Amino acid sequence: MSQPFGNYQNEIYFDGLSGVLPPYPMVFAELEERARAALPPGIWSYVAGGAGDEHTQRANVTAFLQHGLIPRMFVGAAQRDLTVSLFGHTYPSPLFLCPIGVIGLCAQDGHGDLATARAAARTGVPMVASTLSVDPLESVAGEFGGTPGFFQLYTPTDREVAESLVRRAEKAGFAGIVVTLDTWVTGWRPRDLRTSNFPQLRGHCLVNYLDDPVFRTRLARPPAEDPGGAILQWAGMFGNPLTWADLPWLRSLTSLPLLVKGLCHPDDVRRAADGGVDGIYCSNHGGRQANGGLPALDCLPGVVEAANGLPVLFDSGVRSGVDVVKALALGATAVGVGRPYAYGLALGGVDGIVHVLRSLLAEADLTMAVDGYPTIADLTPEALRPVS
Ligand SMILES: Cc1cc2nc3c(=O)[nH]c(=O)nc-3n(C[C@H](O)[C@H](O)[C@H](O)COP(=O)(O)O)c2cc1C
Ligand SMILES: CCCCCCC(=O)C(=O)O
Repeated sequence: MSQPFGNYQNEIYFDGLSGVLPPYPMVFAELEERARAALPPGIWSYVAGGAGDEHTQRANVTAFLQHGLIPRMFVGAAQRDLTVSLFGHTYPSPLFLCPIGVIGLCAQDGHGDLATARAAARTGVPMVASTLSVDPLESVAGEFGGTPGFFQLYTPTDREVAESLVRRAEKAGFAGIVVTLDTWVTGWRPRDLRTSNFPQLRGHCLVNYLDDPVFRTRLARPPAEDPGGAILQWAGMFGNPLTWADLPWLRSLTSLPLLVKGLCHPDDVRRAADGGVDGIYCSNHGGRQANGGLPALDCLPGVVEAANGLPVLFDSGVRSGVDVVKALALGATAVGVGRPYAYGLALGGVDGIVHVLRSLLAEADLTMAVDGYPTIADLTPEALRPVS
């Protein structure tokens, strides 16, 4: 049995919470509003924003409202089990922390990557660490404790640099490699064009390249002497429009579990599975890359069916514990939290992330208790009906 996550409500009632502002669970709108006040405007708008007029981003959230859970009685769901096994490791819950490229900058001390890894260690919720971090991947992995995380690869066009990043992630102890496929070029993001601070934000998150021994051989002068030249070199190799012809090479890069992020079409899932990936990550990047698409949740059942038993990670639009339960019922193996934890970090550092995660888990656990679905295996599509 997993930890009784629902007990978080007793801690809040009877012991109170210290170090977290405000010390009660927030619905997403309040969390976002408070983070807006806490973060520098350019960072807030970068995190909060998405592609085009952001209707896909909003639809990711409202898609969850189209499904209603049906409560079941006489189940006796006094004990719940939310544990999940992923690639040989048992995690206490089905949550994970999505890769967020500028998470470092959301912390008041500028070390949000380390803070996220520490929150992962405290909660048992694994972190998928972005290539685009402020803190080096080795330091991030050094904070995982007993909660092994995953390394998210933005694949540079220079294959030797890509290989070097993967080798370093293996050596650092990451549990798997997540290759993001939907962001080799930035989508049309009007908020970022308006603030025009995206290149500058990104420039703070290049440590994994600038420190990389192979990347450094590509530079005429070290980054400390010629930072502009190093960034230009990085920009020249960042966006790799991978094709199916690259999948065998990606697969050959590592014997760690390999996952591909951004898959929404069942045909792509089947082809990736045939190409030897170990897991599918269904996501539309939180609506940040292409506007006008289906909500990611609507793609999930088709992806799960096509994955044919491979683990399916899901993100995009998860804002509550109830959303977590619904994504599990639609077949997700694990459910990713994106913007909510960035806001928790902005408000309360490690404690803020822990508070957001524990609130989501308490709500998920208590929903499963009240509605009579004591285990994740009990959560099937039959637990849901369309809301009319
Ligand atoms: C500020 C920000 C930066 C992100 N950076 C990355 C990244 O570096 N790599 C990646 O694969 N996804 C990145 N994502 C996408 C997330 O991993 C995830 O797919 C998305 O946030 C889920 O949607 P949600 O935030 O609406 O829950 C980023 C998302 C945000 C909000
Ligand atoms: C050129 C693309 C950089 C993307 C940086 C991080 C990210 O994924 C995001 O959504 O923002």
